[in-house]
Amino acid sequence: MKLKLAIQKSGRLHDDSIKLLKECGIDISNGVNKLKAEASNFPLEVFFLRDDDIPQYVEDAVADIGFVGENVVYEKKKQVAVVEKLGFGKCRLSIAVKRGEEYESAAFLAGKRIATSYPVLVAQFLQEKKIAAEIHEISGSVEIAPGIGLADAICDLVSSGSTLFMNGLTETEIILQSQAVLIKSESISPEQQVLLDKLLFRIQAVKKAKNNKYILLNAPNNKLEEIISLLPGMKSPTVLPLAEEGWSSVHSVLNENEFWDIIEQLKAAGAQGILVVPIEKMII
Ligand SMILES: Nc1ncnc2c1ncn2[C@@H]1O[C@H](COP(=O)(O)OP(=O)(O)OP(=O)(O)O)[C@@H](O)[C@H]1O
Ligand SMILES: O=P(O)(O)OC[C@H]1O[C@H](OP(=O)(O)OP(=O)(O)O)[C@H](O)[C@@H]1O
Ligand SMILES: [Mg+2]
Repeated sequence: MKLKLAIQKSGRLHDDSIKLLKECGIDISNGVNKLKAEASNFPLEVFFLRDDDIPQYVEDAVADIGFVGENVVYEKKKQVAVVEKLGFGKCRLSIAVKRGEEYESAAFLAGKRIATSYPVLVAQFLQEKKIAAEIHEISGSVEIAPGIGLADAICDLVSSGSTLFMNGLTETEIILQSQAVLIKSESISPEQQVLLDKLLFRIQAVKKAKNNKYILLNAPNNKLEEIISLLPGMKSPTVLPLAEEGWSSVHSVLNENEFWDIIEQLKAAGAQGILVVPIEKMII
């Protein structure tokens, strides 16, 4: 019994998908042009597909699970369950118009022509805003459309914004925030669910570790109480005596979001020799 996973064959999500499996301790041997690979140390079979096709394969249970962008999942509207955000492939689906256009609200789009590869999501957005506009579907190079007179606005994926900039466009409205997610088939068997739970346990440990750092510091004993009060830790910080009398070594785990604030407070409270170390896996 194996779990069948669909990932992108090549493109924006391919490398990060393979990397995540590796970080989960799963090795797949992939010949350059192979469309299928088996993990050597986990009951997993990997199919390499076009990302647009992944929701369909999972709906049909040809693949049990898939790694794919939320943008594709919600555009394709297939019967699949979104199980876990994967933390990579982060981008947004946005409306953009020519730089210099007066876009004050979505009402700008009324009666206009919008070029996009996401007709379903754009239609949904227009319906919510009660705006009538024409959707012109194209499969790629969407950003060129206003410049060649094909459309008045576009709706496409943006991350750094450099593609928009280079094409003289400006982002005016975000219609969806997206990242890669794990989707699963609705007809997954109980035995396969056991395997999926094992994989999810590993993915969550990898994700948590990425959001946290291990921190070690030296503290004078008379400041210990204050320093400890600043540190969350998984339970409470570890405190060990240093060889030098009157000093201790304090170990803890800090979340990325609060990291710099706490480091500043620790320094102000008298902490010295602060070391910050990445965590590989984190199991709570
Ligand atoms: N600029 C970006 N930054 C981050 N993530 C992105 C970016 N562009 C796209 N993505 C995410 O990566 C996914 C795959 O993008 P890519 O451009 O490789 O797709 P594609 O050209 O449709 O590939 P395929 O050949 O598999 O159909 C997108 O659906 C989206 O979720
Ligand atoms: O805001 P940016 O960082 O410029 O990224 C946005 C661009 O990235 C994606 O295309 P990609 O480069 O993956 O090429 P593709 O259109 O051939 O898939 C997307 O379709 C945008 O065109
Ligand atoms: Mg595609």
